[in-house]
This record gives sequence, structure tokens and C-alpha cells, in this order.
Amino acid sequence: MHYEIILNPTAGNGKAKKTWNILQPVIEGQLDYSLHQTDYANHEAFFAKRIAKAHPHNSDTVVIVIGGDGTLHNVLNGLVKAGSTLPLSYIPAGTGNDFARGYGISLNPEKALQQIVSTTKAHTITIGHYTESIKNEEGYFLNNIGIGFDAAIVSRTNSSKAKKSLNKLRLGNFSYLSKAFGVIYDQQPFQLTLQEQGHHYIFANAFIVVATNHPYIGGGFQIDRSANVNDDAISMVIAERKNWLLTLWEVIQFGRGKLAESRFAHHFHAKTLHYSTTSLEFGQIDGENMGNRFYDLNVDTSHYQFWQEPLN
Ligand SMILES: Nc1ncnc2c1ncn2[C@@H]1O[C@H](COP(=O)(O)OP(=O)(O)OP(=O)(O)O)[C@@H](O)[C@H]1O
Repeated sequence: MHYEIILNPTAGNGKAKKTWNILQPVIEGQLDYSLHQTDYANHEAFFAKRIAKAHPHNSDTVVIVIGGDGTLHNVLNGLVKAGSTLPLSYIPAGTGNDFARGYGISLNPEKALQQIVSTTKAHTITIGHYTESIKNEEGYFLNNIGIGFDAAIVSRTNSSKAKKSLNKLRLGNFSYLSKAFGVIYDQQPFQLTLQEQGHHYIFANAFIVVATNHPYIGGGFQIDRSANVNDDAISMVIAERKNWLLTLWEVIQFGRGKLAESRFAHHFHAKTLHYSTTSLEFGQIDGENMGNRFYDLNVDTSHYQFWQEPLN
């Protein structure tokens, strides 16, 4: 087996670079590999396309990503857009590492590597596919697409002056929580229209709108414990902002991983979801900022091969 390794050394505030320094002596002389180290944002997608071109026939080649959820997202999209089906493996080294939690990959780099080298057959998992018709975009996600609450936090955290030192801190830490309180205070409810399985819904006061492929969001919080990368469906959780008390309750339930089960939230599980906003809202995809914009999204399922034995 030949391994094409794509490393984002800046992920996790330099954690990915340290991860590589741990793994390199382990694999040197043991594995047949090439290393591609990014120099700028989204360089990983360029590498993915180049690797796809160099290996058009899946000739015993696996692409290993060392970085965070954003790096993995960009590599997946680079491969698929280049028409490649090369299997992917992932060594989590970001701040959030939500995909690793959702798929079952150890956060310990040596164990994650072991999950790769012990693999004998690829595992096909569900990934999300989306088209956004206002900006005419198309792509894939491994974790989730969020509009509103979580996306506004990602946007604030990424644009914060403290970002460099705090490195995109997200849920589960003080910086993210302080941003969350700011967003609870500022974020206005918005209108969301949803079509799902022939039904048409209008949510006049949407506040949290997350389409997810597995339970995890924001660095280990569970938006929907029933979501699973192995079933051919995407989950959607919508919470509305009707009054202060309810909003606070919903955010607490979000933090406890129980929002999807709450009677105040709306929960869908479907192969196709079509939804749109009528106002400018923040969006995030796999933790990457989509900007402040209108959305007309069609989300459905697709599949991709992973070369990694999931943890039980
Ligand atoms: N050499 C680089 N310099 C600056 N940015 C980079 C570089 N290589 C990749 N990037 C960008 O860094 C961004 C963040 O990467 P990633 O999400 O993997 O790390 P993270 O934010 O630390 O982790 P997580 O998303 O798991 O919290 C991505 O948009 C990626 O394109």
C-alpha cells in the first residue's frame, strides 16, 4: 500500500506539526509514503487534486490527512471534484476533531495510525452532499452544515482578534462559550422554509439549524445522538427562538447533547432536505465559515470510502 500524506502543520495551533513529528519516526522505513505539507489555506485541496490525477485507478493508494476537520473537508472536496475515489484516512490534529469522534478514530495519533495500517478493506460511509442555488455552489461535508447560532459562533471566533493566540477556540472552552453568550444575546430569529419528504414547513423564528451526518459539532458537543455515518440519511435539528427562557433552555439542552430529543426542537432524519432563508445569515460547513448570506440549500446523501478500522 502506498500512502499519500497531506499535512496541515498549522491545524490545532501547531498540534498537527507535533503529531507529524511523533509519527514520522514510527513510519520511516515501515510505510511507503509521500508527504505534502500545506503552505497556505486550502493548499490541501490542490494536493488532493494533484494526487487524484497521479493515481487515476486507485492503485493501492490511500490518502492520509493530518489536520483538523477543515483540512479533511477540503481534501475530500478536492478528491471528489477531481473524480477520484481514492480511500481516505484521517489522523485528527485539529482543535475540534468532530469527524474523528463521529467515525470512531482515536485522538491519539499512534492509535489512529494503527487503525489505518491494520485495515484490510475500505469502509464506505455516508457523507453529505449539498447544492446552494443562490451562489451556485456544490460540495460535500463530513460533519455538518449549520445556519444561525453555531455558524455565528464560528464566524465570531474566526474573526476574533484573539484568534491567533486562542486558535479558533470553539465549544467546550472559555472563548467559545463567551462567544456563545454574545450570539445568544445578538442573534435574531430568522425565517426558514423546509421541504422534507413531501411536507412543507415554515419556521418563523429559527435560531439553530443544523444538518448533520453524525452526532458531533463544535468540538465534541452532540447535536443529535441518533445521527450515524453508517446510515444513508442526514439528520436535521431546528430550534426556534420564541422567548428568552426557551432560548436559554435550548442552548443548555444543546450543551447537554439533548436538543434533538427536546420537545421544543424539531428533528428530521431524511435522505433529502431542501431549505432556504429569507434573510442574511451566517453559515458554517465542517467548521469552515460560509459567510453571511442567503441560503437555498438542497442536502442529500453521498458515499465515500475510508481506509480505517473504526473504534468500537
Ligand atoms: N499552511 C497553512 N496556513 C494557514 N492555513 C492553512 C494552512 N493549511 C491549511 N490551512 C487552512 O486552515 C484552516 C483550518 O484548518 P483545520 O480546520 O484543519 O484546523 P483547526 O481549525 O485547527 O481544526 P478543527 O477544524 O478540527 O477545529 C483550513 O481552512 C485550511 O484550509
